[in-house]
Amino acid sequence: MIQISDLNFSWPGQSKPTLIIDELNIEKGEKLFLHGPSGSGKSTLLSLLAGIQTAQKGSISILNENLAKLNDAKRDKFRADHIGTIFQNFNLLPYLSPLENVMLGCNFSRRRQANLKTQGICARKKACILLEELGLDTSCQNRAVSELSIGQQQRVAAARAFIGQPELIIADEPTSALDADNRDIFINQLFEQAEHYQATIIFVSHDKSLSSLFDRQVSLNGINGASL
Ligand SMILES: Nc1ncnc2c1ncn2[C@@H]1O[C@H](COP(=O)(O)OP(=O)(O)OP(=O)(O)O)[C@@H](O)[C@H]1O
Repeated sequence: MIQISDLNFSWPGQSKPTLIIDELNIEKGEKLFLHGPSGSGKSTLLSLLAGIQTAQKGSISILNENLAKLNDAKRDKFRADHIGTIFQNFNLLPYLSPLENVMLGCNFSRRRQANLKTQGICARKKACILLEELGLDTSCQNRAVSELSIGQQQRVAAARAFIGQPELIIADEPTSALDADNRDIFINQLFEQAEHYQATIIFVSHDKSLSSLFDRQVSLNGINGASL
């Protein structure tokens, strides 16, 4: 599903590489836990996988597509079609309802819209179902996003990532604001969604106690350019 080889990435102006990865392969349906000290390059790796940044050297292939060979527009399309993202601050649009925020997940992807069509369901109905499955009470679905708790906003962000069945879900510290009980419930809900259609999950967290929940853990060491 994902092959990384000979990767070397430096942010502009930095004398040492931020990230060096000789080889990392991730299987379809795998749930990967990515950790490492602050500044070791976890978010940088996620932005490379999402095609937001491109490496100076080496390659990242997702679904047999070498991201470095795509131009910016094609990389944007690839991301919209195949990658759902959940960020620490969720990036929800405050002037849209939770339902509308979830539907946005497939607004920019004909492929994700077609996946819904194949299931015989419209985006609004699917957004409702996902929010319910992820534990957001129906009474909250049409309220202003700004009135939702952090945990509720997190469920909206997760539903937006999953709508239209993208093959890869990238989650950057999505549970850092939750207590232990809600954190475990949320991770189990993520896994249920992912297992439902064999999505691959890459999950970044500082909380190493979570690692045992995942199929595999990968650590970036963060010294003089994080390497594997
Ligand atoms: N946009 C940027 N421009 C320049 N340098 C950056 C940029 N983003 C990150 N860096 C640098 O890259 C290194 C890795 O940062 P990154 O955010 O990927 O680490 P991280 O492991 O996710 O950290 P944390 O756990 O604190 O979130 C840091 O030294 C950081 O200063």
